[in-house]
Amino acid sequence: MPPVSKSFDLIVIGGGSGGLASARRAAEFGVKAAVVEEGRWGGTCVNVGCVPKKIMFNTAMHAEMLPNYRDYGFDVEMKNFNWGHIKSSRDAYIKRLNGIYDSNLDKSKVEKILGHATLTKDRGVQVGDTTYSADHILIATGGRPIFPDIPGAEHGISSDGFFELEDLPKKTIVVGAGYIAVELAAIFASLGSETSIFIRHDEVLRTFDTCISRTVTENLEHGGVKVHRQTNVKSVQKEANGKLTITTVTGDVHKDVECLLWAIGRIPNTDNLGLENAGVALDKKGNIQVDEYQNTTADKIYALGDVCGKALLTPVAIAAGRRLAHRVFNKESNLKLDYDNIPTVIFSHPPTGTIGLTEAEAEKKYGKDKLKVYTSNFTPMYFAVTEHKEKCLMKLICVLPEEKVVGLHMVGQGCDEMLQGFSVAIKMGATKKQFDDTVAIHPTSSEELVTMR
Ligand SMILES: Cc1cc2nc3c(=O)[nH]c(=O)nc-3n(C[C@H](O)[C@H](O)[C@H](O)COP(=O)(O)OP(=O)(O)OC[C@H]3O[C@@H](n4cnc5c(N)ncnc54)[C@H](O)[C@@H]3O)c2cc1C
Ligand SMILES: NC(=O)C1=CN([C@@H]2O[C@H](COP(=O)(O)OP(=O)(O)OC[C@H]3O[C@@H](n4cnc5c(N)ncnc54)[C@H](OP(=O)(O)O)[C@@H]3O)[C@@H](O)[C@H]2O)C=CC1
Ligand SMILES: N[C@@H](CCC(=O)N[C@@H](CSSC[C@H](NC(=O)CC[C@H](N)C(=O)O)C(=O)NCC(=O)O)C(=O)NCC(=O)O)C(=O)O
Repeated sequence: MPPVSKSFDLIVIGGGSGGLASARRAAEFGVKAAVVEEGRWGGTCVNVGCVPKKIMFNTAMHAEMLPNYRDYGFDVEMKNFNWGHIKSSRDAYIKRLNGIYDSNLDKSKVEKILGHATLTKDRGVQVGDTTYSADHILIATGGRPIFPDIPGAEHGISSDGFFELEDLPKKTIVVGAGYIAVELAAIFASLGSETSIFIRHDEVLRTFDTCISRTVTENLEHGGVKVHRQTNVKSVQKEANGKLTITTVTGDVHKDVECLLWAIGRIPNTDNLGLENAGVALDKKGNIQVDEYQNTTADKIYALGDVCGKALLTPVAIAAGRRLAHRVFNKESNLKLDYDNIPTVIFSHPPTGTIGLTEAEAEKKYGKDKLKVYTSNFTPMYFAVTEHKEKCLMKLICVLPEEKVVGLHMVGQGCDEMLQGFSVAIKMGATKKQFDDTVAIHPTSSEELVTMR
């Protein structure tokens, strides 16, 4: 190992959501901290995740609302959608954020180290020719998209490539059935690409409550996405004209595809990290193995966020990172993130919000006879005068006898913004009666949640 050039109290590997949040919080406690980043400040969320995705979600929402303007009396004429326009404003916004994150590190007095970090024997962190040392090391290296092992897979793109597209493809196939497949397929279709989604089973989001899987799959179809069920890709061929021919396992051939997007999951960034040098073990799935306090198998080396493979969400990485800083550097020795009841939104069209147990999970845990399930299915008032109608579906799962609310699942306009407040109540252990004791706000969609019978 080259001689140690500089020592810190804390070195964080990875300047994404979890790493930045942890380093900056630690610095607030007077800790001498550094962050090593090999790409752009902000990590997945800021550069190729939540932030640019939300801008594209908003863009698609505008596209979907345009036809309703006439029903509201506005004489608007739809002409063109300019993908290049939104891409360049989006890129500029993200560049601005990269700069803000960079200067936030300076303001917090966190040292910035650019390059690829590897752990050495003797607890060093090597970046290029320089080796640093630290009493505490945090690994927050995130993950990256998976490509399948089939001929021609490299002709497809991942969600990273989605954000590089210079034009809206005329014909798109999205493969996958999770968050990213659902969100990006709906964006493509709303903006006018002829879009198909290939799923291995019959519904998307299979691990969610059945009301969500069913409704989101139906909504994709209503939104113009062609859902190909029980479909697996066998091979991909790039033609002389640059377009793709995709052959499925059952022999179906799809020609003239301009964009094939793989959204079949992500893997943790654990390779070329020198984990073996430091005694940091992986779990059976290849994620970094941590206990409930984010301790790895090596003393004073921690890991959190996507690289641990549990609840791959920005607020989870941030929350775990901040709690870790409080525990290690501010003597809050029992502080840890509670991974139960994490609310999450899928930015489908319309959006989906969910927290807690699915009905199937609740049945398994408590027994069917101990549950009371409430549902509501209505047309939000936004659609009162529009030709296009869209439903909102809500489900509350309660455990008898006091009817504690253990699951809330909803799909519909505004559900993304509705969920956070109700999550507070559920996290506090609220009962259905306490929901009902709260006076409704009328006319809103959220009032349904306190008036269900
Ligand atoms: C398309 C998409 C949309 C998403 N939308 C949402 C959403 O709406 N809401 C939500 O909550 N979550 C969303 N997510 C998930 C969210 O982005 C991640 O959960 C979050 O970014 C994880 O944070 P992290 O700190 O664990 O890792 P990351 O943010 O991935 O940061 C890891 C950083 O480590 C760096 N790195 C890796 N290895 C090294 C090394 N050896 N040396 C130096 N640097 C290294 C990487 O360059 C990267 O910057 C989305 C993800 C994707 C892909
Ligand atoms: N709004 C948000 O908060 C967002 C969060 N994220 C986070 O990022 C994570 C990763 O997202 P994503 O990449 O969508 O991964 P997910 O794990 O959510 O979904 C991938 C899905 O693709 C299907 N799949 C797996 N392998 C194959 C295959 N070989 N061929 C076809 N389909 C396959 C599986 O569904 P099946 O078994 O049914 O086939 C699987 O569930 C998410 O889990 C989420 O935590 C990402 C985007 C948005
Ligand atoms: N909820 C608001 C988000 C507003 C927001 O936080 N915007 C960010 C871009 S999302 S940037 C992506 C993400 N940020 C967040 O998730 C926001 C965190 C929340 N505000 C908190 O402090 O807990 C992240 O990776 N954070 C790591 C970290 O901050 O340490 C921004 O402008 N930041 C510039 C600034 O703050 O000056 C919205 O959706 O409009």
